[in-house]
This record gives sequence, C-alpha cells and structure tokens, in this order.
Amino acid sequence: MTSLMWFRDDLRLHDNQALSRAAEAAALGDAPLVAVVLDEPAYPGTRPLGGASTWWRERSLYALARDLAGRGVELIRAAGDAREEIPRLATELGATTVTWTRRYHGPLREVDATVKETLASQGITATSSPGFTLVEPWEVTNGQGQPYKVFTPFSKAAASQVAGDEPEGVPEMGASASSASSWPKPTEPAWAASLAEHWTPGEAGARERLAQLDLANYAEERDIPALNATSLLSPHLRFGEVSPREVWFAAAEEPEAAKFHSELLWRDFAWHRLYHLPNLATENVREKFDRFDWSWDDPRLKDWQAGTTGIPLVDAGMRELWATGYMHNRVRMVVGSFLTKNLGIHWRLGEEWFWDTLVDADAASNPFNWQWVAGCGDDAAPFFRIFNPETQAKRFDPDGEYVRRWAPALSAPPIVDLQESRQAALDAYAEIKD
Ligand SMILES: Cc1cc2nc3c(=O)[nH]c(=O)nc-3n(C[C@H](O)[C@H](O)[C@H](O)COP(=O)(O)OP(=O)(O)OC[C@H]3O[C@@H](n4cnc5c(N)ncnc54)[C@H](O)[C@@H]3O)c2cc1C
Repeated sequence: MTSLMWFRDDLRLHDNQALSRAAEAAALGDAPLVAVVLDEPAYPGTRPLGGASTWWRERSLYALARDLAGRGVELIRAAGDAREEIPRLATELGATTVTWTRRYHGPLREVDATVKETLASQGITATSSPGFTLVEPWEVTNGQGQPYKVFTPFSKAAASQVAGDEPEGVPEMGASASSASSWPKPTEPAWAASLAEHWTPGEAGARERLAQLDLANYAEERDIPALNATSLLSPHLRFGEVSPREVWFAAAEEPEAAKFHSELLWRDFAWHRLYHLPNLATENVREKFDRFDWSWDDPRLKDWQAGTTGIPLVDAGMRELWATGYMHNRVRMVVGSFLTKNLGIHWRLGEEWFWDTLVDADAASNPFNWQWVAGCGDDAAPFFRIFNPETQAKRFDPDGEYVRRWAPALSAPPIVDLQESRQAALDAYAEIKD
C-alpha cells in the first residue's frame, strides 16, 4: 500500500496541491509516500527539452531529491512512455493512489488521460490537481462560453477567479526520519559554466528570488534591461519550483502589484491559448500569414544566433541569452522583431533557438510570444509595428549600459540596412494583407 506522487513541472514542496493530496492519501491509508519523476520521450506534437532547460531540470531534480530525502521520502527516477511506465511502477510499488499536477498541452493531456484509464482498470485511483497556472485554462470563458483571444478581457475574467485561498505550506509527509539522498550530482557541461553563475535551480533558489521581490519601481523600470527591475522568476515558474499562486500572493503585499499581476496573467493567457491551440509552436494562428514569404534558409540566422549582426542592442540580447540562458523581455521583443521583419526569417526558427537556449523556455509562452512579435498571433502586435533597434536602444538603454555589458566591442558592420529592410517587410505584408 503506497501513495505515489508523480512530479512533473511542479518541482517543489511548498504550495504543491498534488503533493498535499498525495501526503493526505498516505496518512489516511497509513501507507508510505513515494515520489517518482519520469524522463518521458517526446510524444507526437511535443518536443524534447532544449539544452538550457535540460541543464536546469537536472539541477532542479537534484535539489528536489535532497529536499524530499530530508523528509524521509525517496525520489525514484524512471524513463519511458508514461502510459506504460506509470502503471507499471504503481503496480510494482503496490500503490493504491497516484497523484500529479495537471499539464495543459493537448498531447500531454491525452497521455495523462490514458494513464488515468489504465490505472483505473488496475483498481488504482489517479488524482490530478491544479497549480501550474493561476486559473484552469478551460475555466475562463467569455459571455458566449468561448475561449478568449484578446488579453485584456481574459485578464479581467481570470483575475476575478484567482483563488482567494492562501497558498499551502509543505505537507506533513509522515516519515519519521530523514535519509541521505543518493541522487547523483549532475555533471556540469563546459558550455553551461556561465549559467551556473547566474542561477540557482531548485526550490530554495526560487524562494530566495521570491523573498527578494521588490516591486516598488517595477512599473517604471521593468522595461530597462540594464536594471534588475524584474523578478527573474520565469525559469522557477517554468519548472514549478514556486507556484504562480504563491508569487501572486507575495506580490499582493507589495506596492503597485497590479502591473506585476498583469504580467503573471500573460503567462496564464499563453497557456489558455495553447490549451485551445495545441499546434501553437508550428502553425500561424492567423492563417493569412501562411502566405507570408518568410525565409527558412537565410544564412544570416547564424549571425543573429551568435550576436554578430552589427546592431548593438540585438547583439547584446543574443549574447546575454547565450551567456545566461535568459534575455530581458524588452530585448526579446527587439531581437524577435529584427529576425522576423528586418531579416525576414521565419519566426519558427527564432522560436526554436529560444527553445534550445532559454532556461525559461516553455511550450506556451515561447511560441505565443513569438507569434505576438511576428504579428501572426491572436492579439499580436500589428505587423507594421517594427521595432527599430536603434530607437529602442535610445529609449530603453540611453546610457548604453546594457549594450556595454553584453556586447562591449562590435566589430562587424550591420548585416542589414534597417530602413530598407523595414520597407521590404511592409511591402511583403501588403501582399497578404487581404
Ligand atoms: C519572443 C519572446 C519569447 C519569450 N519566451 C518565453 C518563454 O519561453 N518562457 C517565459 O516564461 N517567458 C517568455 N517570454 C516572456 C518574458 O520575456 C519572460 O517571461 C520574462 O522576461 C521573464 O522575466 P521575469 O521573470 O523577470 O519577468 P517579470 O517581469 O518579473 O514577470 C513575472 C512573470 O510574469 C510572466 N511573464 C512576464 N511577461 C510575460 C509574457 N510576455 N508572456 C508570458 N509570461 C510572462 C513570467 O512568468 C514572469 O516570470 C518571451 C517573450 C518574448 C518577447
């Protein structure tokens, strides 16, 4: 008789509703609580984690295994298709219940539904809990019962539903003694050495960031990339090392929480859209963009990736990304606009590079924001809004501090003329405009 907790993108002990339910089931049945993580294959319609995310996950799992061992709970690691592995493990461990936090991408929902059915056929109860988003994606609908396509009405409806109940603490897990974790320490690939200087993956690192949350100047300074004015919580939220609900409540204590709450709701909106559009990473939301003449084989993609375009703000952003696995949001918009409009390269190639290199790469926020920048998403920036990187630099990095930090010496001349390429993009758009 065992209660099995299956950890996925919820690598935390605090405010983990699934873990609390699993611990309750263990206490009720006077049974041990056992935890498992599964290295799953890429199912059709999903893709393997990128390099930076894999780096992060390994460290986060190491931290989780230690935290659980400190409470006497073993974290088991297994690999394979969840539809076979979870029922097999549950039987092997004599589990009567299996508990997990819900995931919202269509192909994974199908996997989870099959796991649930198979467990039920074996007489094992499967329980799923919310917690990855602030509100369940299907619970926010407009007056006609339809999903939202526009952020502002979505955010109003979602904000009114954010649960009023306080985040939960760490559940009592019933074990009398802590044990040493035998989880192997992850090896540090040479390419990732600089990532380790910037981040502490795992719940302790997430809680430290949360404790530092200071929103006093957030609304005015969040767009200035040289300042550390944003929370830097995105990778911690991506891996569920802190719950969005806990972040929401912590922010509510701060002055001027509204702007920050609205950013958290953008995350929920991206998941709302992915829930309803499972092919968000591969298909233009607005179909007329299927006729747009984006390039798939422009050699300048390599300059963009390497931060050698000769455009200072773009190069600084791409180098920040390579060095840290992160890029400031304002600069993400600038490099995205530059790639898709000035260089005319397909947004999917930019999205794939971000997928591989961002520590916060997530299946909803990344394609959603790329489609937003490229102009082909719902509620996207209009295509003709082409960011001029020089004007953006004057406005948001007036002293050049951010550019000096990441791209102090620029050798190459610009690979594209900003004015000419802007006009070419507008002309290409006129062809598909209707
Ligand atoms: C082209 C592009 C790609 C992006 N890819 C990702 C991605 O893969 N993963 C990701 O988490 N964010 C992505 N973003 C959104 C945003 O850039 C990051 O969430 C933000 O920079 C994270 O920094 P922070 O935690 O300090 O943000 P804060 O300003 O402190 O915001 C708090 C939280 O709100 C959420 N948030 C803020 N802005 C957005 C947004 N535009 N969309 C969705 N959620 C948001 C994040 O969870 C963030 O941690 C992308 C933006 C662009 C323009």
